[in-house]
Amino acid sequence: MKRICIKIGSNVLTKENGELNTSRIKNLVYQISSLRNMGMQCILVSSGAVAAGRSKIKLPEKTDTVSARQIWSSVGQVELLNVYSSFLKDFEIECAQVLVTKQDFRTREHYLNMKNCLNSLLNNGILPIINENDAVSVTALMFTDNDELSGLIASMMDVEALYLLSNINGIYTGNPNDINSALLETVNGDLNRLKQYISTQKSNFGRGGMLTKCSIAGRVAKSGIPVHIANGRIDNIVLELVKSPESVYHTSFTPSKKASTVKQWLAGSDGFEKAKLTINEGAEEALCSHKATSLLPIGVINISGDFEKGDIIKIVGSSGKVIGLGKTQYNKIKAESYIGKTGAKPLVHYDYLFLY
Ligand SMILES: Nc1ncnc2c1ncn2[C@@H]1O[C@H](COP(=O)(O)OP(=O)(O)O)[C@@H](O)[C@H]1O
Ligand SMILES: N[C@@H](CCC(=O)OP(=O)(O)O)C(=O)O
Repeated sequence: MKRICIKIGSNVLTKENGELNTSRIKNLVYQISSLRNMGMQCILVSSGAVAAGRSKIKLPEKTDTVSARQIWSSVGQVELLNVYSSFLKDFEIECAQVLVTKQDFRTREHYLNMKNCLNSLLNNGILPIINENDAVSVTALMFTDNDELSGLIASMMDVEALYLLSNINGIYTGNPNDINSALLETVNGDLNRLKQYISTQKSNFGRGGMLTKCSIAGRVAKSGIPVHIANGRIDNIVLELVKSPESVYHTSFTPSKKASTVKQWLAGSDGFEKAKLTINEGAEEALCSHKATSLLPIGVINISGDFEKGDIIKIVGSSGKVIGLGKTQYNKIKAESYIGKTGAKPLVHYDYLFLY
């Protein structure tokens, strides 16, 4: 069965005054129902809880920002899911609320539990509606935004495509309001070229901005999943993108060869590393070549931080450039005893290595 993930931003789901835009949610639900009738499994990552709560609960001015976000998200999430489930009832679709934190992606065991939960829901015809658990995730524990969350979900669930629905047609080659800016139809891996186009300007209720959307889309595409950024304010946009993408304004990120599920998990593990390993030029050249190469301890020149067998480490080149993430085959003490020596087994096997 074809499986897709749709992420919808706060700005698509809310009106100018911050209230939920129920007619837009109704249309999204219609699209999901139609996609399911076409034989597709859908996973929805929906923002909008904070905006919905803010429009409902007026807080005293002295309320600190963390508490305000906690109150608004927990109140707004109820409202959000109520609206979804009432529209879904018309199509006889059950939905499930899945609230996650960044910590849930930290260990492979926990990651697999989450994956099992989503697979079980999908296999029973239930629509998972995922959001960050904003009530308990604060500062360092937060996702950059729900684009990051949807990227991790897309990789974890090995979807056929990820649709990021925002309040704009896609990525423009400059300020989107400038008539000289053109819409980029495809992005083929060169993310640095994109960065020059994107301003830090954000939409009213959004969190991350277009820059994070782009780097996440790039990373997901690198792991083998096509990503489409499109305008969620246009009715039936996902249906159109599925049926005839060439007729709809949007930006597509071309996928690289599909990575294994372990590599996809590693691709989303930035920030979870226990240590940083600096490698020499020869090792960097070997890892970045087209050949499948494991990291041998002889190529390591420095280890900062401590790690046990099975932990995630970040690999950097001698110039400081981040090369990738890997899962270690032995602990730091053993790794240090092998530095500079030949004949040791790989510290990170190629199958457990994700290269940027
Ligand atoms: N080059 C660009 N192309 C498209 N949008 C851009 C660009 N630079 C900045 N943006 C801004 O990014 C916004 C969308 O990002 P964001 O606010 O994170 O949306 P969402 O809430 O849907 O995640 C657009 O409304 C636009 O103002
Ligand atoms: N989890 C938050 C959304 C945070 C977020 O990333 O928002 P957006 O940039 O609009 O996708 C909420 O439900 O309000």
